[in-house]
Amino acid sequence: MATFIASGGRVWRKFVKTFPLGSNLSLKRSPTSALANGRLSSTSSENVLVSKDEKSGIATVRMNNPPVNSLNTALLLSLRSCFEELEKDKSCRALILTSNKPKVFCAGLDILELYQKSPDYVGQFWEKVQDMWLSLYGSRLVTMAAINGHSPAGGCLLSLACDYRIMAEGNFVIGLNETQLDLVAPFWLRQMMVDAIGYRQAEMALMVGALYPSNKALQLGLVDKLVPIEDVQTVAEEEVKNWLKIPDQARAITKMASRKPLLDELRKRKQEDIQTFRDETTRESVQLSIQQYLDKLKAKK
Ligand SMILES: CCCCC/C=C\CCCC/C=C/C(=O)SCCNC(=O)CCNC(=O)[C@H](O)C(C)(C)COP(=O)(O)OP(=O)(O)OC[C@H]1O[C@@H](n2cnc3c(N)ncnc32)[C@H](O)[C@@H]1OP(=O)(O)O
Repeated sequence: MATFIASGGRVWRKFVKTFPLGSNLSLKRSPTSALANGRLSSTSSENVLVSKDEKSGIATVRMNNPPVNSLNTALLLSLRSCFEELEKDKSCRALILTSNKPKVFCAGLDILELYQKSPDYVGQFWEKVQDMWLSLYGSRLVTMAAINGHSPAGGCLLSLACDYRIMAEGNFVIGLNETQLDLVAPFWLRQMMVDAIGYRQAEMALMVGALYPSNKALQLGLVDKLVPIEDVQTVAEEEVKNWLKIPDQARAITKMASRKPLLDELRKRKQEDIQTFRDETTRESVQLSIQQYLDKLKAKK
């Protein structure tokens, strides 16, 4: 269903569309955004909320998968569908990725998707991670991560796939802590880390599974800007507008020129990467580590 809503001088396109596994993509107003002046509607089952300002062509994509936006199958499918829809939309020029629940941007992969599942299940799950990443990292749009909270592991993966990262100041962490769960970040994720912070720092960070507080992440270049949490969205919108002063075509071609080798490498090695993930995550010792990690998370309370 697609309707157009005119409000406050801006035209809002609103549609609710059902994606596989019952996840929804809807274009709607964000409550805190300066771009937001459309009508708000919401249902609790929607795991991705999207608002798009037709005039500027800036879309805000809010992950809405309580309690911590962990990347389960449904959220991965919704994110991919959403990125692909926006990619096809000729009037869309930029995408801001953020969390609908401040304080946690994304807790990474849903660990339960990796625990006590069959090799086929985890293989299919991993392919969804790969496909979501291919659509975000390979996007022609300006992509901005508005990291309004913790961003470990898969949250860091999402952030790294964007063109620019703005993070909330304060006691929030970001990084690739895979080794702490006895997991090994795949080559394309490791490469993004190297590209962001350089070989030596990435090598150390990956080996010890480091999670950095936001000020250290800024120092390392893992994020590009720190702002108070309440300003993350507004600053992201301002930053996007600066980026949009550059002609889209030249910017997008330049981006593709630098990202194509890694995109092509994963496309070429997709099945091998899936096989490795299947073998690694279903290994008994890894399952035990995941179980212990889950227990640790629960015991935190
Ligand atoms: C070449 C070899 C290739 C092999 C490939 C192998 C692996 C590839 C790795 C791929 C890359 C990505 C990996 C991942 O993303 S693994 C996930 C890692 N994530 C984390 O370590 C984060 C864990 N969570 C936290 O640290 C915290 O929850 C927080 C995000 C800091 C938020 O803290 P807080 O607001 O205090 O919330 P709670 O801790 O109380 O959590 C609320 C409930 O949510 C559950 N939870 C949290 N995170 C996850 C998760 N990632 N998956 C599933 N569930 C999660 C938590 O247990 C609480 O549940 P409860 O209410 O039922 O107790």
